Amino acid sequence: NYYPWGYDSDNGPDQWHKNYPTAKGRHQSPIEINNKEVHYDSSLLPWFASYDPGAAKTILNNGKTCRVVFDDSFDRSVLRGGPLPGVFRLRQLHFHWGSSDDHGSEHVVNGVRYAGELHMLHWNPKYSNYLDARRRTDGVAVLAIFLQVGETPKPEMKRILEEINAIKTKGKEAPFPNFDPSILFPKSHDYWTYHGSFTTPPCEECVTWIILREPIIVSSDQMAKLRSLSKNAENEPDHPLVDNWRPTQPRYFRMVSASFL
Ligand SMILES: Clc1ccc(Cc2nnn[n-]2)cc1
Ligand SMILES: [Zn+2]
Repeated sequence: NYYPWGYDSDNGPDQWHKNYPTAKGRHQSPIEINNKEVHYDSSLLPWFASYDPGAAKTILNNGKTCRVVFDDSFDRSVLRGGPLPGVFRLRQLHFHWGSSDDHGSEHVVNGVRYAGELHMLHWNPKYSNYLDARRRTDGVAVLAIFLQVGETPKPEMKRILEEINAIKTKGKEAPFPNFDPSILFPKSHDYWTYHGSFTTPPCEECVTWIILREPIIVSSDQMAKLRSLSKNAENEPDHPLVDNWRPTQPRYFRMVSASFL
């Protein structure tokens, strides 16, 4: 009897491996990033995003996160440089967040959990499509940006959070035209990179992670807005969509490289 994975005690991260054995692999994400284990790599190139605002299509509540999807039918919005072997197409962005401001990110930096984490998911067009790319170790690149609660929130977050009212419950979708997600980038492009996986089932180990060192500032009200989403559909009992983050996984024999000293 099929029981969908989730983040609750009976279907959460500790159970995923029963239906998705890769979840117990040696290259899982997220991980802890600790300065003493990071290796500065002077050969790492800067990364560049060339996003077309016209590629933005819709914003959606899929019951597990708030996701914005983009037209990825050609090299329209791409990420390149950094650790990447070529251009990767932007397919969607989504968030992970907690039930309160003191946790919610997936990656943890020197013991610090942020209130949330924004993921911009890209795939390698050398493969015929996204599903094929997910089966390849160099198939996917996720640019991750930490969300930190502060007094002077980044105004560019407003657009996404204003749309939340239109997608309160699972399955709700709204048009989301003319949006260039690079406006969400922090000043510094400094990053860590390592090889890992999707942080949700099937947890394929196909992700080159590019994690920005500088968080973006959001307000506590904006985080509350994300927490006002529901994981249930409109006509079902209300369950707040919160704590959609996977705990950190063993790093095993993986190197985390830094683009900065
Ligand atoms: Cl929409 C969506 C897609 C993927 C994930 C899980 C994930 N894997 N890598 N980054 N996020 C969560 C929500
Ligand atoms: Zn994610």
